[in-house]
Amino acid sequence: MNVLDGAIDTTATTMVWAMSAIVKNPRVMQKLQNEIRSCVGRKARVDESDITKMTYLKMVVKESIRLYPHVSFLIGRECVSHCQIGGYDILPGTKIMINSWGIGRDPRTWKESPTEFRPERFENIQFDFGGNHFEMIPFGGGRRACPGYNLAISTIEFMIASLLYSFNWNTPDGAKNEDLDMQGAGNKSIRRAKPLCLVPSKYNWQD
Ligand code: HEM
Repeated sequence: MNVLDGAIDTTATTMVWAMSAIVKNPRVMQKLQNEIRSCVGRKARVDESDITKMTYLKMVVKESIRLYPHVSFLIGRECVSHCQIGGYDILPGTKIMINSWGIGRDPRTWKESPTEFRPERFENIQFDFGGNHFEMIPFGGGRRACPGYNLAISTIEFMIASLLYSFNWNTPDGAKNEDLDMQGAGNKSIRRAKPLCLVPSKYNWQD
């Protein structure tokens, strides 16, 4: 039950944030759709094997999770032996909360416009979600890191590729995509404050 709980809501919410970020940034959406449609070619659906060729898609997913990690505070830790972090003495028994949201937006690490959605920043950064790159740790790290991160990332990449291959997406009622509200709600886990409502229009791959 815990695995189901930890797997479904996290993946769905991360997916909603990723679609929000993509639609709000038409330049990114266009570039991503060009990549997806050229990798998939002329057929009705995306195959899993197409995803390996989509380098920009992987950057978009990383950038979206950097800015909008669903789990903003990791599972709390208790310090077992005296250590120093950033000049602070941490005594045994101290409860530690790790702010994954803040780490992903830290201007000391993410020097170029840290709060902007710019997937291209990952062109020059070696990064995977395994918990060994502490510049961002949306799946945690160490022994209690998320064991489902590979499944989560493959699911999200596949869903985004499929949604953007088959449809073009816009905000409803003629509103500008750029004006999409990105307000979050929650503290330990963050979801959209307002539900995401988008209008799909079918892309005809046979044209
Ligand atoms: C985007 C989707 C997901 C996100 C953002 C996410 C995030 C996390 C985070 C932050 C933790 C705590 C890590 C730590 O404190 O160091 C965690 C733990 C966990 N996750 Fe995920 N997760 C996702 C998907 C999944 C999936 C798909 C599964 C299973 C199929 C899963 C199973 C678990 C389990 C069992 C734990 C507890 C591990 C432990 O306490 O030893 N998660 N996840």
